[in-house]
Parts: sequence; structure tokens; C-alpha cells
Amino acid sequence: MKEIAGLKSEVLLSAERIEDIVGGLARRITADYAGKEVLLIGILRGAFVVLADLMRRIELSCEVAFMEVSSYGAGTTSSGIVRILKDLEEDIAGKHVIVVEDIIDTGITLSYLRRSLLARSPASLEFLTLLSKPSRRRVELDVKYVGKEIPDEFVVGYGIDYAGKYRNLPDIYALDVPE
Ligand SMILES: O=P(O)(O)OC[C@H]1O[C@H](OP(=O)(O)OP(=O)(O)O)[C@H](O)[C@@H]1O
Ligand SMILES: Nc1nc2[nH]cnc2c(=O)[nH]1
Repeated sequence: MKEIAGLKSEVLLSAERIEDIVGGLARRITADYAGKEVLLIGILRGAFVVLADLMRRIELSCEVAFMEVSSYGAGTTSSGIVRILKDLEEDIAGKHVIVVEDIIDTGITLSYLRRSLLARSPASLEFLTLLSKPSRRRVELDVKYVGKEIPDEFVVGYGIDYAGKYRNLPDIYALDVPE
């Protein structure tokens, strides 16, 4: 047991377990896109850690780009309103795009991104998330690459923050957040 932000917390996924999961996702992408070039779009800020590890294990010609979106304030619940804080600088028309997320909760962020990115005519568009909380879904989403499904717990570490902090923790912790 460890205290994070004064809250009780337990390791949900160790760094070693995360490495295995990310390696498995990278192998699937390498096989699925054989002979093609991919564009990975990391959704800032949380996805930068998984994206950095994932792309180094993908054995394909690979480009990277970033968008920053936000649907959470300082707290632990989604506002339900997605804002694009930083858009792509490049054209994605004709590219094989994989959007990389750290976590999917309600699905609102990715369903908004799907609409926004499909309108830009990529050759293909798929989604990857390290973590998914299926019990929290408020919109249906087809996510091809899911690292691990987790219960409805508030998690931090490996890029995922609590009030802007703890992204640097190598393991992922479940926090005992009061209701
Ligand atoms: O499925 P949803 O309910 O839409 O939630 C998922 C979103 O929430 C987190 O981002 P957050 O807004 O916390 O921003 P951050 O990545 O900058 O920490 C996560 O990175 C996803 O983008
Ligand atoms: N930090 C954090 N952000 C989230 N966004 C959606 N779910 C979560 C979560 O469990 N933890």
C-alpha cells in the first residue's frame, strides 16, 4: 500500500506488466499493417508515455503526431464536453492513422475524435488504448487495440495524472478516491 495525494492506493499494473501489454499491442500492429506506413496520433497529455514505448516496438515505417484534447477539469469525472486544445499540424488524408490513448472511460473523447478525424479522409482509422473501463461507457465505440480492460477505479501513473501530477510513476495505481 502506498499513499498518493494523501489517498490510499495499490498497484494495479506493474511496469513489467505494462511492458508486456505494450509489446503485445506493438506486435499486433506490426503484423496488421505489414507493408504499410502508419501515423500514430498521441492524445496529449496522458498518452505520451505509452506512445513513446509503443512506437519503439513497432517494426514498421512510422510517423507521429499529437493532438491535445480535454474533457476533464481538475477533478475525477468527465465534464462530457470535449475541447480541442491543440489540433494536428499535418494533413492525414490517405494515411493509415492509429489514435493512441492512455485510457478510455466514457468514450466521449474518442467518439468526438473519430468524427473529427474521419472528416479528414484518412486511408484508415483505428484506435488504441492502454486501458479501458467498459463499465463506464456512455457511447459505443469500436476500439481495435485495447491493452487491458479494468474495473471502474480511478487510476494514475504511466502518463495518467491526478490533478496534473503523478504521470511520472512507472507503475499504474488504483486510487481510493472518496465519492
Ligand atoms: O473516455 P473519456 O471519458 O472521454 O475519457 C478519456 C480521456 O480522459 C483522459 O484525458 P484527460 O482529459 O484526463 O486529459 P490528459 O490526457 O491531459 O490527462 C484520457 O487521456 C482520455 O483522453
Ligand atoms: N487520471 C485519470 N483520468 C481518467 N480519465 C478517465 N478515467 C480516468 C482515470 O481513471 N484516471
